[in-house]
Amino acid sequence: MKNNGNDRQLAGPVPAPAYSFAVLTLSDKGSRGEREDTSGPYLVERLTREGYVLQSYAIIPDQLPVIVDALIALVDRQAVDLIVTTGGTGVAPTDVTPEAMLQIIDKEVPGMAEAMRAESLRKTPHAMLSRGKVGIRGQTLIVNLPGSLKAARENIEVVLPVLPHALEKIGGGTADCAS
Ligand SMILES: Nc1ncnc2c1ncn2[C@@H]1O[C@H](COP(=O)(O)OP(=O)(O)OP(=O)(O)O)[C@@H](O)[C@H]1O
Ligand SMILES: Nc1nc2c(c(=O)[nH]1)N[C@H]1C(S)=C(S)[C@@H](COP(=O)(O)O)O[C@H]1N2
Repeated sequence: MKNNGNDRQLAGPVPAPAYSFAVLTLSDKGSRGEREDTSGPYLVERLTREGYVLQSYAIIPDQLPVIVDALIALVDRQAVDLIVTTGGTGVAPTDVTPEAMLQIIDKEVPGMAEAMRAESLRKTPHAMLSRGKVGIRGQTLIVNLPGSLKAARENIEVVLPVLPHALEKIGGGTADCAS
């Protein structure tokens, strides 16, 4: 029988779907075991606390083909809802996260990336050196954050409020933008 919505009123609000997420730390030193990755585990903890369900966490080298392959695998084979990367967004020769994104995303979401930069500029002028992107491949949202723990922590807070609505829309949902 078609649900006319009354059940929903009786049962109370329907819980938000539990979106899956992956954290990918992009760091040469981290992948060689020369520096502890504190940013990746922080993001795992923060997103878990927010209600997202961890699907995978990995540290990989800051190398274009490695990043491209890892992102494609997470989207096309694991169908994760949300990928958060940390590192490799800057202006050093080894920083190639945005270039990897351009190879694999279908759409950019520039507003989310610009919002992170704008808010970060209130904390440090170095924020303008991050070239991080936010994009969509298939039905997966991919968010690039800078590498340091401080930067990862500050940037993720900027996008957390819009993630549920973004993920709902990316998945084909019809949520009202006013809600
Ligand atoms: N995953 C991480 N965990 C903790 N700190 C990090 C991490 N990634 C970067 N940092 C810190 O942020 C600073 C700037 O990041 P950046 O990616 O430029 O580091 P890097 O050491 O040059 O790169 P790589 O780790 O790829 O060798 C680093 O010097 C380091 O202190
Ligand atoms: N909010 C915030 N954004 C930040 C920072 C920060 O400390 N806080 N650090 C910046 C620095 S120092 C750099 S070099 C760029 C790029 O960092 P990445 O190369 O580690 O990705 O992010 C910037 N964004």
